[in-house]
Amino acid sequence: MTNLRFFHLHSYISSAFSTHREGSFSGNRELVTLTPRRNQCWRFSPLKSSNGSPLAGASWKDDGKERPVVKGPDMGSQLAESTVSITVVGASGDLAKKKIFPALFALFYEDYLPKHFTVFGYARSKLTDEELRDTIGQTLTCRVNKRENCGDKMEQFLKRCFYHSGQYGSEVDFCKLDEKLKEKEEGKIPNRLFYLSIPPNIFVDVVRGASRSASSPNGWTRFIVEKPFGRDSESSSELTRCLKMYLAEDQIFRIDHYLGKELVENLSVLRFSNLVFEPLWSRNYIRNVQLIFSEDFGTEGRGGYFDHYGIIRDIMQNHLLQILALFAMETPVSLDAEDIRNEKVKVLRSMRVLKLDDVVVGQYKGHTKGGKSYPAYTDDPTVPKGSVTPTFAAAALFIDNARWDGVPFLMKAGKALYRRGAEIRVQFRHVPGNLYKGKFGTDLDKATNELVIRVQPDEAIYLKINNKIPGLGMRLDSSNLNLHYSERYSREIPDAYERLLLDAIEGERRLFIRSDELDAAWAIFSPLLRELEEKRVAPELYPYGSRGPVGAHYLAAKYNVRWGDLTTDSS
Ligand SMILES: NC(=O)C1=CN([C@@H]2O[C@H](COP(=O)(O)OP(=O)(O)OC[C@H]3O[C@@H](n4cnc5c(N)ncnc54)[C@H](OP(=O)(O)O)[C@@H]3O)[C@@H](O)[C@H]2O)C=CC1
Ligand SMILES: O=C1O[C@H](COP(=O)(O)O)[C@@H](O)[C@H](O)[C@H]1O
Repeated sequence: MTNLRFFHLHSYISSAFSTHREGSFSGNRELVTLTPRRNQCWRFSPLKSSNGSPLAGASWKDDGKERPVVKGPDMGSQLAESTVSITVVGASGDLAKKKIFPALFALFYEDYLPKHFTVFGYARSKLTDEELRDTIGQTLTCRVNKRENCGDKMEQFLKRCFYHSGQYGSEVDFCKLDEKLKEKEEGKIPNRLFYLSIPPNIFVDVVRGASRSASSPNGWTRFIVEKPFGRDSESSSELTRCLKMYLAEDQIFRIDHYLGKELVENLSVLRFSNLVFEPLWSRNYIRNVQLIFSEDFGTEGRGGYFDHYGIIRDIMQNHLLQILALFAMETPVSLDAEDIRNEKVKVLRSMRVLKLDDVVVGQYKGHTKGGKSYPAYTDDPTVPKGSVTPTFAAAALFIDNARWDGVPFLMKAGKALYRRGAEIRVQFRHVPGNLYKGKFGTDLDKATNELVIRVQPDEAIYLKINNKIPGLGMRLDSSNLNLHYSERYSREIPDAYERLLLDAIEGERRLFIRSDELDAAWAIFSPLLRELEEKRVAPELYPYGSRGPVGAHYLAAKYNVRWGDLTTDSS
């Protein structure tokens, strides 16, 4: 049954009732619950998959090629061109300005957006279309800002950007948005993407309002949801439950922008398309794996948000854990989103629940260097005095499965450290019966191979090997086989948000997080987070701009590990 047939059926039903989207599908049969009309613009919108097909139906992808001809009694015959309306909810906010609008513009600049598209900003702030355009124009921090014709393209892009001021919990306001969207969609098949760039306490209000009052009647409707997805297992399940009152799982695109980073995407390519890595990818050859995130700035401006979450929820439970899952998963059946996510969830479910003994927490304190003063975390006026929220954490995690049994996966994440970076370090075992043992001195760890995947900045993949120093003698050193992206590739690396926005528009879910992955991720961290809070565990203080708390070294040493980022390697 086509969507259009549902649509006409609806015209009849909706004359007496409004529909509430708690429907479910059984084969092609649709169940719809009817509730009295509360709002004029409510309308029948069957629970559809995010590509606009009924859930049990076949998937139709807007690939920009063939368009079906749609016929209907009140539409006449027309070429069913589609259009995409992208509504950035929270358009006045930091993320929207810093990342989302620049990413949309970069996609437009590179001709990746569909021929017909409109961008809407939605927030409570009273702005005109022109004011939104000015803001977008001024915050153009995207990678194309120095390229040819950037000004012209920007002008074309801005003409397609509009603003609608509304309350987040108001269905009437979303109804008005719907009217504006329709006007811009000009009768084409409307596909609608809502990006929730707002604080999490209003996610559900917005989803309720937008799904009921501004869903596409006959195209797809998708919602990108930003983290945090709850604070622990319970709140995350509750959020999922509430979202699923209004949306089908495949309409929800839970974003973890680290999955959109070039080198994170490349992890699977590296593993599964090169013979040399996969055979080594297990406890037999790998001694430990390190996932390291550091920033050289504090929570400046985001202290209020951050204090409620802390670094474990902000970085470890999502970004680093997602990388770990991709790193450690078995070969998926295919590159299909569900096959990949099935393998990731198996890894997460095989992981040991994290214990306090395997964690070190820290918080940065004020520091003066070269005559410049750097604030302590608690100097931020939005941070409660005496806060024990960690701005640094190190943890040892384990995957209790056949491939990874006993291999420590060490994570380390911190703000206000000495440098900004994110990397994966794989330390291999010692060479058994090494003929050259005598040449390495007593520290065999220094002579083991290490594979480094530098996610950012200055993307690179390099492998530390032992090599003979040229000459007549026999002296060895540790040198790098190096793939340095800026030297190898002339192409710029797209921002993670570009890739993820494009995927959401195309209905590609591979890089978004499924609800069972999320549940499994929280199950690893929730007991620890509760214990840290209940016991008010005092973080170890470290100076702003330092290498973090000494406790992180003791934790690593407990598992015979040395953090790889603290040794000097030149690549
Ligand atoms: N900023 C970043 O770098 C990152 C942010 N995120 C996540 O993205 C989302 C958006 O982040 P960000 O842009 O920093 O958020 P902001 O705090 O800037 O909020 C976005 C907009 O939401 C509205 N808003 C803010 N607070 C409230 C409130 N208490 N009640 C109702 N509306 C409110 C404001 O718009 P108005 O008043 O006009 O309605 C604001 O402009 C959050 O979920 C955040 O966790 C994720 C990764 C990085
Ligand atoms: O999700 C978040 O990520 C940023 C770091 O992202 P990056 O792409 O710049 O590495 C972090 O600053 C922020 O606290 C966190 O919420």
